[in-house]
Amino acid sequence: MPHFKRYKKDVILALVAIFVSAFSSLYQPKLLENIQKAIMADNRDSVIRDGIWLIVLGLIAIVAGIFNVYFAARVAQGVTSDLREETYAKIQSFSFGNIEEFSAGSLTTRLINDMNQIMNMIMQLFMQMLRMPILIVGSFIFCIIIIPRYWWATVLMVALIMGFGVFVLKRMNALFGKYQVKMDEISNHAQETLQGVRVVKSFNQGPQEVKKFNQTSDKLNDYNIVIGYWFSAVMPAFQLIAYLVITLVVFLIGKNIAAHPSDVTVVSPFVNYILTLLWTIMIAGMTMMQFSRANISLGRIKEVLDTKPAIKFNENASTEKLGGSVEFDDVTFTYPDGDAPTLKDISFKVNAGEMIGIVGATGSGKSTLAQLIARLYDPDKGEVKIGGHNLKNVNETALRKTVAFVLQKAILFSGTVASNLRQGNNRAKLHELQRAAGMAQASEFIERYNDSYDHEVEERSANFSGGQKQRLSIARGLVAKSPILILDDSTSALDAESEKKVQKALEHELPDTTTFIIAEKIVSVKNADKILVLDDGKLVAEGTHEELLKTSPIYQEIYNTQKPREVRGEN
Ligand SMILES: Nc1ncnc2c1ncn2[C@@H]1O[C@H](COP(=O)(O)OP(=O)(O)OP(=O)(O)O)[C@@H](O)[C@H]1O
Repeated sequence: MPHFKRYKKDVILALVAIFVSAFSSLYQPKLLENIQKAIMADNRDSVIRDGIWLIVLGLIAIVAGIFNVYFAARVAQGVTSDLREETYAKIQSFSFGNIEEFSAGSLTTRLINDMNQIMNMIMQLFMQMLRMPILIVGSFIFCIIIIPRYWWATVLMVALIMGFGVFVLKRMNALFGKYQVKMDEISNHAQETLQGVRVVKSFNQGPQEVKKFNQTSDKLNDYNIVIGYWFSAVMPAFQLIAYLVITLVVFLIGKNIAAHPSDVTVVSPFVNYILTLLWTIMIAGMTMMQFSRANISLGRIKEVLDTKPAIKFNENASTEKLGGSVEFDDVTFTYPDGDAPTLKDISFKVNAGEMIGIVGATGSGKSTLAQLIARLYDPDKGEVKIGGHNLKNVNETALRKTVAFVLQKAILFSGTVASNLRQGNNRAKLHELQRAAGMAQASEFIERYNDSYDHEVEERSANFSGGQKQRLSIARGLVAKSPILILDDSTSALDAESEKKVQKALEHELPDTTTFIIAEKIVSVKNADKILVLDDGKLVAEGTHEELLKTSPIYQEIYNTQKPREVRGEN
């Protein structure tokens, strides 16, 4: 209801148009009866007068119908567009955990398919649904007024049609629910395999994926066919009931015509009203089916809108940047769908401006720890503090200004190189982009393009290599000029020479930035002020490279498994 408020004027006009068109349609057969009676009574004036009224009413019904569609469409499009935007904004407020729970595919289906269902429902609501009660009740009353003796025939028809209709609707409802779940599955599958099309192709998984897709698609088809069966049965069954009733009434009128000769004038309007009743009930039934389908969609949208973001920021806190120090105080964290904690009792302190390396075996929790600094998740226990503030009490804008996160997987968006770099800071000037790109070793390839920073980034950044994407992604992090910079294995696709240059630039040009470097290779963190060593979610050692070589067996093990020449930075 609140969504309709903005469109109050259109709603009222659509309703007025509905009433006008419904009442004018409804009164036409009654006028026809009057005309027939006037013909039998040889009353020429009445025939002409009612004939003109019949034409006028017909025209009014048409014009009102056109206005009705126009205003109904305005309401339906407007409300759906607002709802879609609200839902998208809500999804943007979700934490990682929230999105993982729904799945990206399901959220996409909700934003597109479910929204379409809702739009159709609103359209039908203002075109059909409100017209139905008027036409059903009106033609029912006229059927009885015209020939009261056979009132039971009308009641019988309505009872049979309604009974059958409810029976079918109940079965369809269950099917629509299952249909929607399969639709989510198909959308998830298509999204995943198309995004990962290179993997699918290189491992020759195409036929396998086609088979999986076909299975889901066939199931969807099965549901559609059953829904189609019901649809195909409903129409003829309803028509059969109506024509049997008409035949019965005409038969009874014919049988008693000698006693009631004027009954001959009611046959045509009676058939008219019965057919209006039949069609209206049928359309109402179909609209109800669409409604029950849309109702499921509405439920799925409501589920998104009612979901509370798992992470809530303090809107009243200052939006100014926080300091650069970072502290973990006895932090334990479990992923929403995880059984055991991924990080266990982690405590450490980092001063502003320090360079921190994080090393550990794969799966030891390095990225998870970094995600907690950016508050992509909240710990189960303990506190994460930045600039002395517990992250649970800070403002989101302040935190985003403070922490720049270069993710392990470099993701760019369609647009230009400049628009991607400016995601770090919307107001960054060209020279700032150039400086960041220089540090990230990205300028050389950007400047080779004729349109340099205006070079287009295609969808899913297909026109950039892995290494180029990583460099752009690092540059985007640097454009933000945040007090804290996290590089999560962000130089893995860079050659040794470029990686060294990036590190030198970070060391010399960002002396006041607290930099976290997560790396597989020890050479990448050798010069850090402090290195944190993770093992199976625990912080097992911390210190400089030299200290750790002396004190930490795990660090020594990692060191020894990597080629000594490479570790020492000799090429
Ligand atoms: N979104 C998630 N949901 C559930 N479990 C997760 C999720 N992300 C990571 N994990 C699990 O948490 C553990 C730590 O993962 P994390 O990515 O932090 O490791 P990592 O040390 O960064 O590894 P790598 O060096 O391979 O990137 C792994 O066992 C992983 O399976």
